[in-house]
Amino acid sequence: PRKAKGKITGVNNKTLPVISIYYNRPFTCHSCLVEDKAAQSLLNKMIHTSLVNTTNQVEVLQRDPKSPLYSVKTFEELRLKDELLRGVYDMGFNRPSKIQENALPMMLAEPPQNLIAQSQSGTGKTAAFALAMLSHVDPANKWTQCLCIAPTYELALQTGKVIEQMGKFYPEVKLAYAIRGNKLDRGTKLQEQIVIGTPGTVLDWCSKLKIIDPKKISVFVLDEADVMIATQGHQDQSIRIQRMLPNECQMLLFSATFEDSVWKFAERVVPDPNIIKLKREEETLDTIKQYYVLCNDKDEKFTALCNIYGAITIAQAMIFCHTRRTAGWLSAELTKEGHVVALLSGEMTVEQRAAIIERFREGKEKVLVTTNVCSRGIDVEQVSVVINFDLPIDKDGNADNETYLHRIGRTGRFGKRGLAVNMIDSKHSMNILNQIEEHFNKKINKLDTDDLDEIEKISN
Ligand SMILES: Nc1ncnc2c1ncn2[C@@H]1O[C@H](COP(=O)(O)OP(=O)(O)OP(=O)(O)O)[C@@H](O)[C@H]1O
Repeated sequence: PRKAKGKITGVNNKTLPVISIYYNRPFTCHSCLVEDKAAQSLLNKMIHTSLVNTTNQVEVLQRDPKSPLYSVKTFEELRLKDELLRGVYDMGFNRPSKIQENALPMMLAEPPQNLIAQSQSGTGKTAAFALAMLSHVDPANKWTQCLCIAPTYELALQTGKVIEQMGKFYPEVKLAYAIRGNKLDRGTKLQEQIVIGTPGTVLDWCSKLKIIDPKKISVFVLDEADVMIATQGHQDQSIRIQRMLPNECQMLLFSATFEDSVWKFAERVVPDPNIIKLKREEETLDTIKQYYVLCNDKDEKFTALCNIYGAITIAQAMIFCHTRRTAGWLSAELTKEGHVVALLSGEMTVEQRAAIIERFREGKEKVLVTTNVCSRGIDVEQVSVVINFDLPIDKDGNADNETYLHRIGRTGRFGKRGLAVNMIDSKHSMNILNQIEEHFNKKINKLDTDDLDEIEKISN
């Protein structure tokens, strides 16, 4: 890793250098390596500078179904400490997000309730548990009372920043980072009321080094459970930490996704939980017009692309390539043609990617050329056209339907009609296209890109 500017306050007011987030390896989709999952999650956090707009329904499963369902529409209703309410408003939050409406009353209830919450990135989970921890702390007590674990150093820093921001007007509450590089002597008695860190270091601080007394923890938060379980070691460490906590400690677990493995892990860590799930919006292809273009090679695909651009007005387009090399080549060719192009590619740092996505979102570039893996989490409303310069395939070379839906699903949002064009240059890619048609039970029509009238028609 390379060093970046900036300092964070560590324990006992020592400062820690902030190591920049740097990944040498490219993202590689879902079959991805653990670091890629964490990096993707970090990228999502960095690009979600505001709440994700969601119309999804929240599903609440209460531990005690007889107790009345309590949800809030304002932060005032939560009767937060003034210092915290000021922090919330200072962050620009006017009202609780969907997940916060239900999760916050549960998390702040007396007696404390355990919670498992699942909702996609950017829906306000981090802000919710940050507020819960800050609310539960007794600043007069100079020992650690709330413990939060995150899967990586960078994710821990990111969450810590939210807690620091929210607690800005509550300076009596102090935060320490239990992350690599923050070395403390055995037996040091930590005074910070909140500790955020990675499982290994937190475990050391609780057991070997006796820096935190786990028996005095009243809130335990496990963030990004889906990323956490990707590493067996982290899973075991998390469970070992949880076992040291007192029975009455409130356990909170958050995850963006909820496949079986996450659920099994969650059940081991959180006894008698309330459960909140934000149902995923069903993405459909109904509002998207899909076409394919037959070409012989990549140069012909490029010509077809230029013809489409020449014939229709495109607000913003995303173009997907299979490899970084093709993406690089294509963006250079498009630039030669006078297009203002952004290239999102696997060898960039997470910060660089976040900056490019932000510029694209602001409309500074009209075309974004990217490989698959960089694009998850990007949610740009004004994208009207998606071009699959290469069709998405899985590691076995078959159609990757989920990725296809993800890619083109972003064009037809909010009832607007979107356009998706697939470039076919071989028998194999035709075969992939047929698999996609079959999977979604939807015919994809052929488009003749030499016929400008025909292209104009599809954009109407
Ligand atoms: N009630 C709110 N009103 C306005 N903005 C909010 C609110 N809650 C959170 N946000 C903002 O929305 C963005 C996403 O929130 P947050 O990071 O808490 O979501 P998340 O579900 O934890 O997502 P991720 O898993 O990506 O971290 C942040 O920029 C946060 O500041």
